[in-house]
Amino acid sequence: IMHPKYGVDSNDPEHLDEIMADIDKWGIDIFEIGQLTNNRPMTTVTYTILAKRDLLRAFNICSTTMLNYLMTAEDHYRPEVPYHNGYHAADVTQSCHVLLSLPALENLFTDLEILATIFASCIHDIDHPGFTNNYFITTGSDLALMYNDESVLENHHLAVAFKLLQQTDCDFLASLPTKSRQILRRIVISLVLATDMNKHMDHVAHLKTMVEARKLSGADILSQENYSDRLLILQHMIHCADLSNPTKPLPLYKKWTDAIMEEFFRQGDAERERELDISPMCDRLTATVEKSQVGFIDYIVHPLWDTWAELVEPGCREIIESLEYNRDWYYNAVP
Ligand SMILES: COc1ccc(/C=N/OC[C@H](O)CN2C[C@@H](C)O[C@@H](C)C2)cc1OC1CCCC1
Ligand SMILES: [Mg+2]
Ligand SMILES: [Zn+2]
Repeated sequence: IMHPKYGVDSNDPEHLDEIMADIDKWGIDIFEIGQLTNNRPMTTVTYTILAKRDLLRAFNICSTTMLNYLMTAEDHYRPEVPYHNGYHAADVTQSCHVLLSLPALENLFTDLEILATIFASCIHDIDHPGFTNNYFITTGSDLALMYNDESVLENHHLAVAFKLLQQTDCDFLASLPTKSRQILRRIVISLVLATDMNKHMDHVAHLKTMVEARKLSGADILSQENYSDRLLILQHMIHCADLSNPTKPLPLYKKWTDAIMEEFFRQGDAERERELDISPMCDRLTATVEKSQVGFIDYIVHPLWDTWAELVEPGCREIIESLEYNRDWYYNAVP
């Protein structure tokens, strides 16, 4: 069967063609892709990337099964959640796709590692309820009970994503040899667990150590055959993509900020309602949006991207410049 060019139908195919021409570029408008595909940005972006990278052919993946899985997975993102929905999943997937193509990373990863990274990205927040790990832990939720308070949401995203493979005509990995399936599953698990913000400081420290060690040994940082270093780089990559909003063109970044703040404020509303302490930045009555973004960039996003930039230099220069421009814009917007 022939499928539509990007895997989904569009109300304006010519316009979609124009936008999707930028699929390899930082700053493509994910919101516009969603509007042109009846809210299917994740399926559209992921299918296009897999097809363009020839991964469907490389692993003999049937397009129909791939699209069945992607549509079902996208249906398991919650549209009522302001930020952690299918648009964010599409954004992280497309961002990883661009980072995977950085010149410094050329010929470093196997096709299986690339497939795993794109799969991990598109499902990394699946069925996100719009509240943080901390909320589920402090409210003694079943989810926290299930995962013993450890990376509660990230474990849930993984369990849901892999469970969906058992649905009829959704197992796009059926054609992979067992060994490949096991390797892919291991990589996907470690990448989604790496998106737990609580692991942030360890990641940055671990990658810094690796970059320093490589510099000292004089070896070219990115010519390693060793699997654990390649996995470390992919973990850092998906974490960078997950926290890439402040590095995107300002109009897009501001939309992401509005979305995350509404999600945080709804959590704050629930905490106020339940007479719990309201989490930081979650109180819509006292929030300082601009100041929070400056802090987020200075303490989390910039250090993370600086470490990444050192690894892949000079491939990240424009991204860092965009981040610094945006930081100054928010700094000057502080009332
Ligand atoms: C565009 O702005 C953002 C885009 C993504 C995110 C992603 N957040 O991570 C998802 C979870 O909630 C993890 N939280 C854990 C908590 C301890 O710390 C929070 C900073 C994260 C946050 C953004 O801004 C936030 C931070 C400063 C103002 C609101
Ligand atoms: Mg997440
Ligand atoms: Zn995410």
